[in-house]
Amino acid sequence: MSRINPSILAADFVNMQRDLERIATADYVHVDVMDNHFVPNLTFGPQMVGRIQDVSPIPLDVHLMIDDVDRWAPDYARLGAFSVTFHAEATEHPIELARTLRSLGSRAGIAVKPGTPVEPYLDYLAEFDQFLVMTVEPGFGGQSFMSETMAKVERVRSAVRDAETDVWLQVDGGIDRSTIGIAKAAGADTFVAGSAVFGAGEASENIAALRAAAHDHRHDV
Ligand SMILES: O=C(CO)[C@H](O)[C@H](O)COP(=O)(O)O
Ligand SMILES: [Fe+2]
Repeated sequence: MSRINPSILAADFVNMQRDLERIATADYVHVDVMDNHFVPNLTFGPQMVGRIQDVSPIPLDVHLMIDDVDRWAPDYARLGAFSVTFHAEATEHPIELARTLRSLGSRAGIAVKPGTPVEPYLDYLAEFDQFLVMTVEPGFGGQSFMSETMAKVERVRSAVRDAETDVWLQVDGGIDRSTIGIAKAAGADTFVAGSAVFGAGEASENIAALRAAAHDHRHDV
């Protein structure tokens, strides 16, 4: 099973509804919220994400790259996001926050930057619905895939298998037709792609090509 989640960080922000319709064949729309504090870039907040929720043909996979996540993350669950992922580096209470998000009807995701170890969270996997291993430093689209993060993907995959729990393993950053197979082989099942979907060519064809590249991989299950 491979999920393809286009990142609207690479969409045209003044033609957002049009670009959301262009990715209707994808699984979830990945919505990057940045506050210019947690990362050195700024996108949008709950008002814009609420409108995206209103018009999107597919459910929202919100990726919060913000401080004060205990304060803000519940608002994204309340507006109806399918999934809300916060960074482990942004909270001292990840389990409590995940429980709050679930109680509000959203899936709860935890994300780690490339330099953040995954081990502290592996004993609590059942508290989360998604584990996001960043494959670039968060903040900007169009960066190169960091293959050294694959060791962490393998570690999370193995812990998910041992725990016999159904946690989706997401990768985000530099995913394209060549790197998707590497991430899949390491154990990822949910793939965020911005430039590779909204860059050259038709978005729907790019989504189909990413699906094919993930399934072509010889370690596919
Ligand atoms: O979280 C992100 C950046 O922090 C984006 O989701 C990610 O970078 C997608 O863009 P691309 O596929 O172009 O790398
Ligand atoms: Fe993201």
